Amino acid sequence: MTIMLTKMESVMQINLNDINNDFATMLNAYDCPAILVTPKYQILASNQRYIENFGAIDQGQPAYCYKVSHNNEVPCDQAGEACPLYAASISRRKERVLHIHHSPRGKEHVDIEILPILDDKGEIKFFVELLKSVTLAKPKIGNNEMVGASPAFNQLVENITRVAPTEASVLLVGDTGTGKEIAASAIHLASHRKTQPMVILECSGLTETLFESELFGHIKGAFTGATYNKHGLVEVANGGTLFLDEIGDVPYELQIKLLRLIETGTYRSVGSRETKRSDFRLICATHQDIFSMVERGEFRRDLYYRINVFPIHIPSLNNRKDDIALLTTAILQRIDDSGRYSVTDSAISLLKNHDFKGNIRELRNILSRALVLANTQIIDENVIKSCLEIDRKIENNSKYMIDLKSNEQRYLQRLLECVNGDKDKAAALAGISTRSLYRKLQ
Ligand SMILES: Nc1ncnc2c1ncn2[C@@H]1O[C@H](COP(=O)(O)OP(=O)(O)OP(=O)(O)O)[C@@H](O)[C@H]1O
Repeated sequence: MTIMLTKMESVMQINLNDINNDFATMLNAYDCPAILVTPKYQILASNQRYIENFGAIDQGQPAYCYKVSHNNEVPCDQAGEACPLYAASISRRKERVLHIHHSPRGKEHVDIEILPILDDKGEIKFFVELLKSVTLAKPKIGNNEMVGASPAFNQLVENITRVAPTEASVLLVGDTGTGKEIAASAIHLASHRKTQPMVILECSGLTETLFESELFGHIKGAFTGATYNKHGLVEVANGGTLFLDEIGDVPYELQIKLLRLIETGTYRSVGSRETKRSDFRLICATHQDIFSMVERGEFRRDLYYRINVFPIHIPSLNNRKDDIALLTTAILQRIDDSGRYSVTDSAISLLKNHDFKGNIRELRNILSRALVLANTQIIDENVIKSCLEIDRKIENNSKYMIDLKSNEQRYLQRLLECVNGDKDKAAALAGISTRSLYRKLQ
């Protein structure tokens, strides 16, 4: 085979087609698009799946992977991008990377695996490149997928693509509004559990009873108000995915119950003695630094290691500002699918200079507001300025409110000190009822 392959390179222009047919047959053994590439980036053959997905490669002249897939004039590594072929030629092992490719469907994320083929002297003769289209994200406007094309977003998609088909528990860490829930859905939809439900439990603000009855269900009569048997979310998630949002907000004393569930896959409905079993894949999300919470004794270490099998950081919008134009168009289309509205370049520049504390959700709110404030179908710099101005006013007001509240607390504490803690007296002096004083002190 070695001789033939070496010979093929030198005689490629003469009888390329015949030899390529042999390789194409070999590549057809792969159940995904596959091509054979030389160390000089030339594509020698492609399989039927490749032709169906990306179109036939013109055999009339040499075709290079960087030109065919990226429309680049130079190899990716020379264009400042990660090149799996280059990486595999250095490591001499299988390499995997996520790339954005041109395809008949437009730009799309492609999960690329490249395997070097060595000759009997150990030199790399060829690479087999496997190309799997990633459907969970889009580098162009899509309907409900995650949208983005920035390096930080591509890294996120790569992590999701890797972990989704496994059973590993995932911990999504990111600030509010960065897209943790949409990432959890993407993992679920790219997993083999996608035909089963993904069940979401928002863990913030749940009391012990509510947390248990939501998660494990309850039987009739288990507590006051339990007038019927209720299935818990864990039961509904059987076969699918359980997504626990804001896991850092689960009170310490409840964490042990969660740990038991994760460790054994078993639980009991509130008020029931029957032990039930559920097979679910766990995804958790948080905006908090859970490791620091463990160090401070606020989060159980054993639970932390159970949920943190594969952590994924969700980048903030400020760290993926290159995506703002794409996200703006995609979100506008999702808010108003008539396609009437367009955004000017200067409006996009203004958005790019904004400090997005609320991330993509904040961008969405700004755009919803823009549709209300725009007098025409063009969203320009002035409309965006007015939208941002509303936020600034609210922010200033809320700062004032926070000051007022803490001033009130300070005033009431001083008053209580003056009357030696007598709440009735303090309330009378403040001109409020004793009940109101208690409420304000909570
Ligand atoms: N990559 C993305 N492409 C398009 N829309 C996105 C993307 N990421 C997030 N969004 C949109 O931004 C909004 C916030 O996303 P999501 O609710 O997933 O964030 P979150 O991190 O879970 O927020 P929170 O921490 O407040 O629960 C949603 O409307 C979501 O559809």
